[in-house]
Amino acid sequence: MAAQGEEDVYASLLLTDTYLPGALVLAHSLRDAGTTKKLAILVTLDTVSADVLLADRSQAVYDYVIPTSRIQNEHPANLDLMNRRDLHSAFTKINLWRQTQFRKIVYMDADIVAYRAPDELFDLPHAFSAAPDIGWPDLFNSGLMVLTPNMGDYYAMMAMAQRGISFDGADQGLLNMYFKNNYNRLSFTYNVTPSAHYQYMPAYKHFQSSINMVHFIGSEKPWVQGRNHCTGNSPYDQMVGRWWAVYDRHYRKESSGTTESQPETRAPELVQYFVSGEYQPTISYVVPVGEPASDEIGTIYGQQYRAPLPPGNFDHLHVYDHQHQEHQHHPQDHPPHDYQHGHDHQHEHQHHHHHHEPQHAPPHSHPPPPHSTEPPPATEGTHTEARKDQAQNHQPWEQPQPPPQPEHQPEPQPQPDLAPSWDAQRHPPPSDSKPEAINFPHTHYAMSSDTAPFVPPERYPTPPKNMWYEVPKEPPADPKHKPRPVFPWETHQPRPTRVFAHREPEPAPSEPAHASGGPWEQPSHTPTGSQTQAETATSGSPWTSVEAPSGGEAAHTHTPTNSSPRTVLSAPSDIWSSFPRTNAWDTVPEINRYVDALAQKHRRTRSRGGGKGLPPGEGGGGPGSDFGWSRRGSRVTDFPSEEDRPSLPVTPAPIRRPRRWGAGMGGEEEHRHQQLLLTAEGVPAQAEWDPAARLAKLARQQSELLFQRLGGWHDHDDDDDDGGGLEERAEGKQGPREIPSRVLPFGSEGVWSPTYVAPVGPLPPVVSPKPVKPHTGASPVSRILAAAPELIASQQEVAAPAGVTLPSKTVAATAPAPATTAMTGFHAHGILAPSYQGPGAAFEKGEDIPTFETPALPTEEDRDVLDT
Ligand SMILES: O=c1ccn([C@@H]2O[C@H](COP(=O)(O)OP(=O)(O)O[C@H]3O[C@H](CO)[C@@H](O)[C@H](O)[C@H]3O)[C@@H](O)[C@H]2O)c(=O)[nH]1
Ligand SMILES: [Mn+2]
Repeated sequence: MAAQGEEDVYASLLLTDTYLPGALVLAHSLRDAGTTKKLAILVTLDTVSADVLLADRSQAVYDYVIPTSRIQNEHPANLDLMNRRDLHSAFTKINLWRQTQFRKIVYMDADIVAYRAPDELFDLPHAFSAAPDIGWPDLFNSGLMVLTPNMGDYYAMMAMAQRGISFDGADQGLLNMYFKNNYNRLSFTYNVTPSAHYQYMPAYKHFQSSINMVHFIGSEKPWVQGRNHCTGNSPYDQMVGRWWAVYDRHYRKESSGTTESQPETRAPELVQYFVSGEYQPTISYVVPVGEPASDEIGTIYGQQYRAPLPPGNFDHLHVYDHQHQEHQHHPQDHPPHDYQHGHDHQHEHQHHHHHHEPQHAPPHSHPPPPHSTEPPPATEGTHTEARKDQAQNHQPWEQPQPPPQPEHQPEPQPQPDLAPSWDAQRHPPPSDSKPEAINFPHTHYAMSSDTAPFVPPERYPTPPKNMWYEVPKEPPADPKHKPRPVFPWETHQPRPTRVFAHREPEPAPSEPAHASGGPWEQPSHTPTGSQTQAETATSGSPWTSVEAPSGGEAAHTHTPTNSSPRTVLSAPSDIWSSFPRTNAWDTVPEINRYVDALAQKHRRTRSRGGGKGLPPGEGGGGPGSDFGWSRRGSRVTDFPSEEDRPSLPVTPAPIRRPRRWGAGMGGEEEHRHQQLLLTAEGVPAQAEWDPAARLAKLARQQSELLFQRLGGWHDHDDDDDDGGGLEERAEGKQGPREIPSRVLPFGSEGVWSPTYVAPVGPLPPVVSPKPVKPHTGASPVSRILAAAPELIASQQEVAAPAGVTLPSKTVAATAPAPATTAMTGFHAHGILAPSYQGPGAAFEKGEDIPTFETPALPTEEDRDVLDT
């Protein structure tokens, strides 16, 4: 091992030509800052061209140009993690530790510009120092390192490099893995790494003056972005400006007069070549005054030549391509501003090989193709007094010895600053072109400077008052004037098969309804055209009008339209006799036989289990005990046995089955329950059963349910309801019911249009367009009802408890609301709910009628109606 050197040196690294501007600006920035240390640069000879190596020779920017071997990462996958494949040879930094001829090295990336010369770093006692990385501050950034060369570290790190041990695939990952936390952490001010996207503005403002070095990490180096990229005043722009200040101090393309004073200096041209937007060949064709226009005179670097022009050194550039692909390339194949710097190596490989003799042509001198109509490349307008007539191939050097064509003939490159057209398919926009958005129409909106607080106007426009649907006062004279059918079922509606018995219509009121004491007393209905079979109910039909007078206010919710074929309108005095009495399956012999057999079996069962009492509430008090009817005859729809039907099927009585009567009850258990029920106390014997009375009770139940739905009693002890509660209530055994006067149900308050006039005539119900179940003959229900005239009277009593405003109140006198409602559904708010009319036998054994069994919660169908 060589003896440890004594010298301190700033060192940088040049792996490619493309970082030449950075390396030179760094050196100049240190020199300009007055460093007393020497400068060295490690250069990989296989990837840096000789021209670049010698580029700064005239100025001797670097004291030592140290050829070094390139250390390439053979496992560069991790480089993709930071999208920096171009750093495949960053391991070359390890060679710094081999430079044992130096005592200390302050290494700096070529993309660093020094604000001042940090010579004090050489005085650090630590073997290794670095500043935090901005992306992961626990790490150090390897762009600035104060290191002590030694072969031990070198070999150790080489071993890692050969195995590709680096979490980022490059040197920073390797060095951080090697040194871990064993480094002296320098102040961030020695390696300020700005981000174009994020600035810690307060810190920047605070520490701005103490910045020592700025490091332009990432792909976008200042010389890649170009001079005009960052001209703002952000911290990043300011830092980039510092880089450009150094660059301009040494390499800016001055006006032609200035460069003419330094004709021997070729370095600026070469440096400019690698700086975006800086390279503009100065060669132009001038025709001195008095000379014939055909005489071609070339001017380069301020000197005039008769053609052929001398070559420029930049014709020899070797630009290393990390994939080792070599392309014959002239620098001018791309205009300077188009030059892609080393960061885009994957896409753009500029490997220049000069296969032609330098004297053939200047770099810019590829003649345009014959078809070209572009003017010749001419720059420096003051020099361009005449243009070469290129269509005639007057270039002198073309005649004796045509310049060799490159392997890929470049397309004519329009000079962006001269050519009026720009081929956007092939070239980037001219660097000095104006943004197109400048032509956009623009509107200027000024922020209001009015400081007066907002004062609302005295009044806003009155909303229109006629936004009501006016119910037609008169039905269309011609029934054919019915609305055009909208829904399919309107055109395919079956004929109504079920109507209520006729009732003597009262004379239609000649006065508006409210003139005779309230529209709820004499609701006027307007039948619409489809009611061809409609009977009119002129008063008291609960399904046509709901009134709930409260404080003298009438609340109505009329739904006056009806496009359904259902006609459930009349409220005759003998309503029961008009019902269809049978169900479709009543005449099916198979069913009847089955039911007969079932009934026989049940009778036997009951006779066996009879006599054993069970107190109510212990199974005997279930809903079934109220309806301990046995099946009569063979009709399925006869009143079912208790195990079949704990509640009467035709009514939505609020009687719930005990929970233990779940559908999943097994046959054995069911049988046991049946026995218990049959022997329960209070269950009338079959002989004692009075169907009419039972039906009356059923009606009361229905009435109460309706009442509850309108906000009446809330029975919270459903489970304990032994079925007698209704009767008790009706008879006042639980004391007088305090019915609080309450607000009207939602939707029923004051919804009258100001222009409302109670319609004349019957108000048709709203019914859902379901298929109507056909009925034939008379059902047992109707027969029973017919034999029970007192039903209606009792119905009146329970339908409207004292003080309770119920829709049924006004109708009780004539209409047996519960039974009707049971068939037509609730109409709690004056709107008829659709009755159950769907196909299928809802009363079959095992089936539930959930709509009616759990009145605590309205079904969706109910809610539809209630919310209407
Ligand atoms: O094509 C290239 C690429 C890199 N270099 C040299 O290698 C250095 C590192 O590359 P650079 O582009 O500066 O990397 P950064 O964008 O700064 O990326 C970070 O990650 C790199 C890989 O770990 C580290 O080398 C850097 O110090 C660190 O700042 C450059 O400064 C040059 O000195 C070249 O000469 N030519
Ligand atoms: Mn860097």
